[in-house]
Amino acid sequence: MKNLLTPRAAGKFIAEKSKDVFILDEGIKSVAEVMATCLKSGRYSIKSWKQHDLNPKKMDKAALDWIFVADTLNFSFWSADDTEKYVVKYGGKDYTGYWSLCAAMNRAIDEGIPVTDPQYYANITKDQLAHIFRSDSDYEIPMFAQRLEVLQDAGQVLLQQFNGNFANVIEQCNKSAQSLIKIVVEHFKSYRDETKYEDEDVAIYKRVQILVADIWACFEGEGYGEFNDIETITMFADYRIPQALVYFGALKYSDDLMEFLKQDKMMTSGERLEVEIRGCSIWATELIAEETRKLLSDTNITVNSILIDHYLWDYRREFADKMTDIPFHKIRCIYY
Ligand SMILES: Nc1nc2c(c(CN[C@H]3C=C[C@H](O)[C@@H]3O)cn2[C@@H]2O[C@H](COP(=O)(O)O)[C@@H](O)[C@H]2O)c(=O)[nH]1
Repeated sequence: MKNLLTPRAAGKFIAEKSKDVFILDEGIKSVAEVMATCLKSGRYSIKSWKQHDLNPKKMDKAALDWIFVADTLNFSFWSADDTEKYVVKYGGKDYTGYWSLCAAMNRAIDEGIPVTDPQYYANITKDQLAHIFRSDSDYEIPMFAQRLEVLQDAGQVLLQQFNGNFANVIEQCNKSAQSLIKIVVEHFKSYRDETKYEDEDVAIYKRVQILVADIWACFEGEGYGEFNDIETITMFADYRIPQALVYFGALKYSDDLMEFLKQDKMMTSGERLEVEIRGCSIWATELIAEETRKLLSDTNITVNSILIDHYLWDYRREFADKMTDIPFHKIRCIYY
């Protein structure tokens, strides 16, 4: 078995050697202060996950099945031009980005389409998925073909190896988040978000970690969501959190990198600049979590990278207009 650095160790390793992305202590401290205030006020907690309009509200098997499908497809929603976005109307609202995926899923469920049943999606046809993802704008969901492929594969693996039930995958992990990660990446190849940096094999594991985190948050650390090592989950290295970390001054890009990003050019999966952005985001969030724990050391408030990530992601969504001068790196891949 190759020596694969797990996300936290990978983040530290990349941050130590990074040439174009830098972690700034001042920024780490200021994000930690924001987080400590926010967590102390109770404005943000494990319960925040279910408060999102489109996320499941009940802690039941249907929610678990919904999360597995959502996180299997949870990648690459960005559009090159803000005026060319895939949009799904649901409940009288227009949803874009990640939320457009959730809106399309909920719209299908309301239409009686069993989109979260592996018996259905293991053999879902191109036309059936095209109907589910039909757009309410002039633009289609990005990477449709890849979504069809990863969804069918996930369904077939569940049927063949887990008796058609994701709860059986949870069963096998004995309440260990790290075991669940290993089982998922071993059996569901679309979750194998691994790459190389300075000749080391590094795991970033964005989607498998957000899968664990969404289950933990939805079930509030109980039942299917009970993990005795949840604090070992890192932030989810997508293309939005780096923007927020730069905005808060926790990350800084070199002039060359900033120049590259402002030219709106595509990056390729695995290239050094991409891995430095993702790895430094992981490590910066670990440092923020450590600093936040110090600030809350006289309380018993749960602090982990999941809650920091969710807060930053929601913040970036809410205040996107504040971050328009901070470009996000553009890649088309199935990992984030
Ligand atoms: N790091 C991180 N990345 C996240 C999420 C989520 C959704 N989680 C929500 C559900 C409950 C939580 O409270 C969150 O509100 C999606 N993504 C990623 O973002 C990108 C889409 O962004 P945009 O184009 O703006 O929609 C894409 O790569 C997608 O994979 C997260 O939480 N953390």
